[in-house]
This record gives sequence, C-alpha cells and structure tokens, in this order.
Amino acid sequence: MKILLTGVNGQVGWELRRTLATLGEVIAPTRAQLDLTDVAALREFIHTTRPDVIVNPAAHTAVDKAESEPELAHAINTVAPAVMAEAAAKLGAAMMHYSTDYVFDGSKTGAYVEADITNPLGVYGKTKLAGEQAIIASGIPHVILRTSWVYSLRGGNFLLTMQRLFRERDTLNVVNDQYGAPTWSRMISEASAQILAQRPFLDHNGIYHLTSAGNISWYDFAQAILARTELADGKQVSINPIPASQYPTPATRPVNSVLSGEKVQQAFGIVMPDWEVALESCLGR
Ligand SMILES: NC(=O)C1=CN([C@@H]2O[C@H](COP(=O)(O)OP(=O)(O)OC[C@H]3O[C@@H](n4cnc5c(N)ncnc54)[C@H](OP(=O)(O)O)[C@@H]3O)[C@@H](O)[C@H]2O)C=CC1
Ligand SMILES: Cc1cn([C@H]2C[C@H](O)[C@@H](COP(=O)(O)OP(=O)(O)O[C@H]3O[C@@H](C)C(=O)[C@@H](O)[C@H]3O)O2)c(=O)[nH]c1=O
Repeated sequence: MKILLTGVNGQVGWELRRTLATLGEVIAPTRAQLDLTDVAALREFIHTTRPDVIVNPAAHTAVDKAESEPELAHAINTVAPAVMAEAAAKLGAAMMHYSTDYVFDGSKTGAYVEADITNPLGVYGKTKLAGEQAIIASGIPHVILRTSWVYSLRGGNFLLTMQRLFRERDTLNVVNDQYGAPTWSRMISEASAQILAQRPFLDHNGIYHLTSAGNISWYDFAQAILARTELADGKQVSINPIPASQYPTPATRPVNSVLSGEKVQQAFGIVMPDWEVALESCLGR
C-alpha cells in the first residue's frame, strides 16, 4: 500500500509516520515541501505520487486564531481535503481524514454519536465540518475519524501549555464547565493503523468517533497534569476552577463535546483506553 501522509510534523502526523510504516510505503511531505493552500501543487503532488490512500491529519488547529483568519482556516480545513478527495477519485484512491468534537455545539446531554446533528460554534469547527462534507460528497472510499482534546509531548497542546504555566506561575484559573475526553496522539495513530490494516477497511466507509474513554473538564485535566508533573524545588501551584464566562476567548467552545466510541468498536474492534491510563503512559509513568 502506498500512503500519502500530510501534517507529518503535527501531533498526530508525527505518530502516524511511524505506525503507518508497518503498512507500506509512506510519502510524507512537510509544509515546506507541499503547502496545502497551493491547490495546483497539491493536485500535481497527488497525481505524480499516485497513492492508494491519502491520510490527512494536517489542519489549521489554532481555534482562536481561526476566528480572525477564516480564509486560511477554510483553505486548509475545507479546500485542501476537497482537492485531495477530488484527486483521489481520479486515481481510485481512498482517504483517511481527521475531524473534531468542535463540529458539535455541546447542547446534548450525554455522549455524541456520529449521526447527531452538527452545529459548530466557531470558524475552526465550521471549516472542519465543511472538510468532512466535501470528502463525503466526492463519493470516494473514506474513513473520517473525529477525535478530541489531542495532546502529546510535542507541538502545541493543553498538556504542554499547563506544564509551562506551572513553571511560570503560582496560581492558574482553568475552565470547569466544558467537558470532553483528552486523547493522546499516539493512541489515535495506533487506532488509525489498525483500521487501515483491516482489508478492506473501506467496507466501513463513514465517520467514526475516536477518543479516550471517560470524560472530564479542562480543570480536571489540568489537575491530573499537575499531579503528574515534577516541579523544581518542590514548587507548589494552585488551580482555581472557573466558569468559561470568566475566561473570554475569541472562539466559543462547546460545553459538552464527549464522543461515543461505540461505532468504531463495532466496526473495527477498537477500544480506546481511559483518558487517565493514556495520560500516565504518555508521561511515562
Ligand atoms: N489538536 C487537537 O486538540 C485536535 C485535533 N483534531 C484534528 O486532528 C488532526 C490532527 O491534529 P494535530 O496533529 O493536533 O494538529 P497539529 O496542529 O499538531 O498539526 C497540524 C499539521 O498540519 C500542518 N499544516 C498546517 N497548515 C498546513 C499547510 N498550509 N500546508 C501543509 N501543512 C500544513 C502543520 O504543519 P507545520 O508543522 O509546518 O505547522 C502540522 O504539521 C486535525 O485534523 C485536527 O483538526 C481533532 C480534535 C482535537
Ligand atoms: C491556557 C488556559 C486555557 N483555559 C481554557 C480555555 C478553553 O476553554 C480550554 C482549552 O483551551 P485550549 O486553547 O488549550 O484548547 P482548544 O484550542 O480549545 O483545544 C481544541 O483544539 C482543537 C484543535 C480541537 O479540535 C478540540 O478538540 C480541542 O482540543 O481551556 C483556561 O481555562 N485556562 C488557561 O490557563
């Protein structure tokens, strides 16, 4: 299998480069080698490399920044996957794509299933949803994995932001009324490889939710990180729970973005670990 992998320097792409290597040849251009906003270059790259599967974790993931640069978010999150799907259709190739819990508005009580109505609150979620829709509309064989609250020991994410703030400050305020499931990028990449290895995985065309099991608030996540972070000279940090209304941000986040993992378990036999078990593994404990 020949795989074209995007976003190789991102949290998920970095892990995918290793896990997908067991499945065949992986071609993984960096942004410097292939800028996804250059539609002509993207088409040409796909046409020349002729992959069997395009795996696309690349995205504009800066949720607040997206509010002030909607055209760029649209180009990366909507147009690029649409162009990939169109080019894949010409080659008879398939696509594995990644999306987000932020396609939902958070008003549901309980975990979201794949068939639930979407209603993104911000530019990031809207452009990601449009990316999903473009892939589905293209008619190519596809698996779209919606995940949430991704962290790892590289890149930009809540875990590393908290660890930096623990070193810089004595007190932090963290939102305690938005719930979701923190998910380690390595778990996403391993599940992705497991899905791709199941031939023909495209018998199960569609959208799947893929997150850690369990759910917590950002405040709970911050406390869990603090409990597992060693600070110099026994430094003490205290975290105050606050409502989101006291932490104004350009983009509104959903209050509930917990995703049910039942469908991905039924289709592919994937059971994701509890968020706390995964956090322990990520931090090497
Ligand atoms: N992060 C999260 O909390 C969540 C992420 N997701 C989804 O999961 C997927 C993976 O996310 P994650 O790994 O965290 O994302 P990252 O932000 O860590 O990585 C995104 C990657 O996309 C690349 N990229 C961005 N713009 C371009 C461009 N114009 N041309 C080429 N490459 C580009 C970046 O390149 P460079 O390294 O050069 O910047 C980076 O490698 C995304 O689809 C995201 O929407 C879903 C839920 C939660
Ligand atoms: C840094 C910080 C954030 N927060 C709040 C703001 C927000 O409500 C919440 C999370 O903030 P962040 O900006 O780190 O995370 P955010 O950018 O919202 O993360 C999202 O990224 C995209 C890509 C996704 O797809 C989502 O699943 C989700 O992971 O924590 C605090 O309350 N205190 C703080 O000190």
